[in-house]
Amino acid sequence: MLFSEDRFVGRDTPYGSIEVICGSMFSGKTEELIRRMRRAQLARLTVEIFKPAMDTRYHHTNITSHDSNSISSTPVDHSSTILQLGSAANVVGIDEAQFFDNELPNVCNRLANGGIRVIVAGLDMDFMGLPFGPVPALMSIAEHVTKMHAVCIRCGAPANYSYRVAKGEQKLLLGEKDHYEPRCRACFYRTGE
Ligand SMILES: Nc1ncnc2c1ncn2[C@@H]1O[C@H](COP(=O)(O)OP(=O)(O)O)[C@@H](O)[C@H]1O
Ligand SMILES: Cc1cn([C@H]2C[C@H](O)[C@@H](COP(=O)(O)O)O2)c(=O)[nH]c1=O
Ligand SMILES: [Zn+2]
Repeated sequence: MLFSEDRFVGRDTPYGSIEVICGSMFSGKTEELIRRMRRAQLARLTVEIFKPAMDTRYHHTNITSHDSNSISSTPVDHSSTILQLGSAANVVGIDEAQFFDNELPNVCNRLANGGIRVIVAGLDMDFMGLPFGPVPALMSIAEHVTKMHAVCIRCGAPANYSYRVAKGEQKLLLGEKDHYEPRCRACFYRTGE
C-alpha cells in the first residue's frame, strides 16, 4: 500500500524510500505533507521535518498551509544540515523543496539508502512554467510522485501552474494570493488577462 506507515513495521529491508508531493501553489502540497507526517507520528515513528530558513512567510519554524494547518519544523539553510539532523529519524519531511540547493536529491538518496522514509513537498514549476530548483531531479529518483492540482482561479479547471500577478522577473519572490494565482494551462498561457 502506498504511503503507509506499516512498511516500517516488522520489515527487515535496510532501505527507505523517497516520496515527492509536487504541483502548483494552493494545490495542497503542504496539507498532504502534514497529513503524512501526522500519520507517521500516530504510528510512533520518529519524525524530523525541515523547511528552508529563507521561507519566513507564515512562521519562523512551523510549516503552515494556506488553510493554517501547521506542524513544527526545523528551518535550515542548506540541505547538508538535513543529512546531519535527520539521519536518526524514521521519517524525514521536507517542505518548499524548490528553495533548496541542488545537493538535496543526493541528501534524500543518502537518507533513503540509510533506511529513512523521505517525504518531499515543493513546486515543480516556477512562475514561468519552467522546472524549479531540485524538485524535477527529486521526481526522477523518487519511488512515488504525487502531482497535486489547485482550482484555476480563472475558469475552475484543475490548475498546475502558478501565475505571477505581481511585478518582478526574479525567480524567487515569496508571496501568497497577492502575488500568485493558480491557473490551468489555457489560462496560464493566454496572456494579457
Ligand atoms: N484556487 C485554489 N485551489 C485550491 N485550493 C485553494 C485555492 N485557493 C485557496 N486554496 C486553499 O489552499 C489549501 C491548500 O493549501 P496548501 O496545502 O498550503 O497548498 P500548497 O502547499 O500546495 O501551496 C486548500 O485546501 C484550499 O483551502
Ligand atoms: C511560482 C513561484 C513561487 N515562489 C514562491 C511563492 C511562495 O512563497 C512559494 C510557494 O509556496 P506554496 O507553499 O507552494 O504555496 O514560492 C517563488 O519564489 N517563485 C516562483 O516562481
Ligand atoms: Zn483556467
